[in-house]
Amino acid sequence: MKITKDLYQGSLTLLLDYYQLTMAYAYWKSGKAEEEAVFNLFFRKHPFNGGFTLAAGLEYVVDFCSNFKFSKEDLNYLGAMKNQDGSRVFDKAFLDYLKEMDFSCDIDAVEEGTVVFPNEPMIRVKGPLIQCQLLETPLLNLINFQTLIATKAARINLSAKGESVLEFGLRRAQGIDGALAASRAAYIGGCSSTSNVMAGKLFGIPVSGTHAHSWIMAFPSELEAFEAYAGAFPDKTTFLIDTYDTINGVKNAIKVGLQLREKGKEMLGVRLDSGDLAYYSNEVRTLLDKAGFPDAKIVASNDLDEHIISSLKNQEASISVWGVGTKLVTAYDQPALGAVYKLAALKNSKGEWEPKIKLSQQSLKINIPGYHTVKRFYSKDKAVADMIHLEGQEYTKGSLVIIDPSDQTRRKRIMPAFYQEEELLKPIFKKGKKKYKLPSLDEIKVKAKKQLDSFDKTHKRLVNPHLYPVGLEENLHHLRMELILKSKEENGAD
Ligand SMILES: Nc1ncnc2c1ncn2[C@@H]1O[C@H](COP(=O)(O)OP(=O)(O)OP(=O)(O)O)[C@@H](O)[C@H]1O
Ligand SMILES: O=P(O)(O)OC[C@H]1O[C@H](OP(=O)(O)OP(=O)(O)O)[C@H](O)[C@@H]1O
Ligand SMILES: O=C(O)c1cccnc1
Repeated sequence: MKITKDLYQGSLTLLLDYYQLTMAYAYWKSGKAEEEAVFNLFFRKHPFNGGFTLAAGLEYVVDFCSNFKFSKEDLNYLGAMKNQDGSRVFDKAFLDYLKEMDFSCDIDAVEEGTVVFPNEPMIRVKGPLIQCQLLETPLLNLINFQTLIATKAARINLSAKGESVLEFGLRRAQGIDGALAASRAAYIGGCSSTSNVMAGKLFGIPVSGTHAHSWIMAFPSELEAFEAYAGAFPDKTTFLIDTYDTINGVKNAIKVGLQLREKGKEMLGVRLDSGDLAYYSNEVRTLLDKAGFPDAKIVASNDLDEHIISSLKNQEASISVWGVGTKLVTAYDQPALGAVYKLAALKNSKGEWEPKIKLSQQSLKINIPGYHTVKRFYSKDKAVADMIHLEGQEYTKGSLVIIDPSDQTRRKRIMPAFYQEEELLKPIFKKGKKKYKLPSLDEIKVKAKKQLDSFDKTHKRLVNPHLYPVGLEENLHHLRMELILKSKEENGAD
C-alpha cells in the first residue's frame, strides 16, 4: 500500500460509518429511500469552555459532495460483504441503485470563517432520505476537526493580541490529514504561517521557521553554529539561544548580529524554547536593546497555548512572536468538537414538511425540529443576536422575542427593524449542482478576522465568557414545545 498514491483509490465515498449503509439499504428495501428529508449539522456546546466557535472545513465538504459517487472498487468491496450464512449483505439490485445514484441534494451552509453558536445549523442538507443519511459521518468528520482547530487557533491568536503566531504542529499532529487539515484551519483562525511545507504547497499558506537545537549541537560551539547559519541565510537569522545557556546564547547571537550588520544585513531575532519565558525574554530584551538591536524580535515556543500566552502577556514578557505546535494542532484540552447531524423534517405524502423531534433525558440533547434557518442581527458592525426560525415563516419586524432553546426562561426582545440582517446559511448546492464560488483561503482568513471583530470582547474572553444571545423565534419555540409534549405522551415518557 502506497499511502502517497493508492490509499483512497480515487474515491472518498466510503468514508462513512457502516450503519449508514445498513440504514441506506433498509430505506431502499422499505421504499423510503427517495422520501424528501432535511438534516442539520450543529453542535451543542462551544469547545474549550469558550464563548464562540469558528466554522471551518466547508471547502472539503464541497469537494466531497462534488465527487459523491460509488466507484467500481467501492461497489466490488460492498458486493463481497457476506453474512454469516454466506449470503450477500447487500442485494445486487441495491448496489446497482448505488451505482446509478447521483448526488442531488440541496446544501446550505455557513461559510468558513463565520462565528457560530450552539444549536445553529452549520450545514443543512435537503434531499432524498438515503443521500442525506449517507452524508452524516463524512460531513461530521470534515467539519468537526477543522472547526475545532480554527476555534483553537482563534483563541490563541486573540491571546497574542495581533502578534504573529507561527504554527509548528506537524511533528505532533494526528497523522497526515490531521496535520494538513490542522495547518489549514490554524491559518483560518489567524496564524500567520505554518512550518508544514506540504500545507504550504497544497494550500498556499506562507511557510516559515527558525532552526533546531540539533543545528547548534552539530557544531563545536554555539557561536560557530550561529555564524554558519548566518552565512547560509543572512536574511533569515532567528537564532535559537537556549541550547546551553540562554544568556550566553543571546551574547553569541549579538556577536553574529554585529558581524551581519558589517555586511549590511540585520539579525531578525532570537528564539527561546525553555525556561521561564517571562524572565528570560525580559533579560534577553535588555541585552539586545543595550547592544543596539531594539528591532530584533523575541520568538517563544515550548508547549504554548492561549492560557500560557495570556499569562505571559500579563507578566509583561518581551515576546512578540509565538511558535505554537502540539496544543494547537491536537486541540490538546478538548480533542473533539461534538457536532451532530440530525433529521429535522420529513415531507409527508401531502407534500408538507413534518417536523421531527428527538427526545432525550438531557434537555441539551433535544434537537430543534422543522425545516429551519438562522439569521444574525447586526447593529452597525456589531453582532447583537442570532435567531433560528422556520424557513419561509413570516416574523414581525416590530418587537419580537427570541427564546434560548436550552433554557426557555432566557429570552431576549429584539426589534429587527433597527438592525441589519444576515442570512447565515448560504446556498452551496441546488439539486446536486454547485452554486457556490469557493473563496480563497486568504479570503476566508480575512472573513474570520472580520467576524471575530464583530463580537463584543466579553464573548471572546477565556474565562467565563458572556453568553451571546441565540434564540428560537416564538413560533418555532412553540412548535418545539408542542412536539416535545406530544412525543412524550405518545412514547410513554414520564
Ligand atoms: N513565565 C511563565 N509563565 C507561565 N508559564 C510559563 C512561563 N515560562 C514558561 N512557561 C510554560 O511552562 C511550561 C514549562 O514546561 P517545562 O518544564 O517542560 O519547560 P522547561 O523547564 O523549559 O523544560 P524543557 O527544556 O523540557 O522544555 C511550558 O508550557 C512553558 O510554555
Ligand atoms: O512545543 P510545541 O508547541 O509543540 O512547539 C513545537 C516544539 O517543537 C520543537 O521542539 P522539539 O520537537 O525539538 O522538542 P523539545 O520539546 O525538546 O524542544 C520546538 O522547539 C518546540 O518546542
Ligand atoms: O521553525 C521552527 O522553529 C520550528 C518548527 C517546528 C517545530 N518547532 C520549531
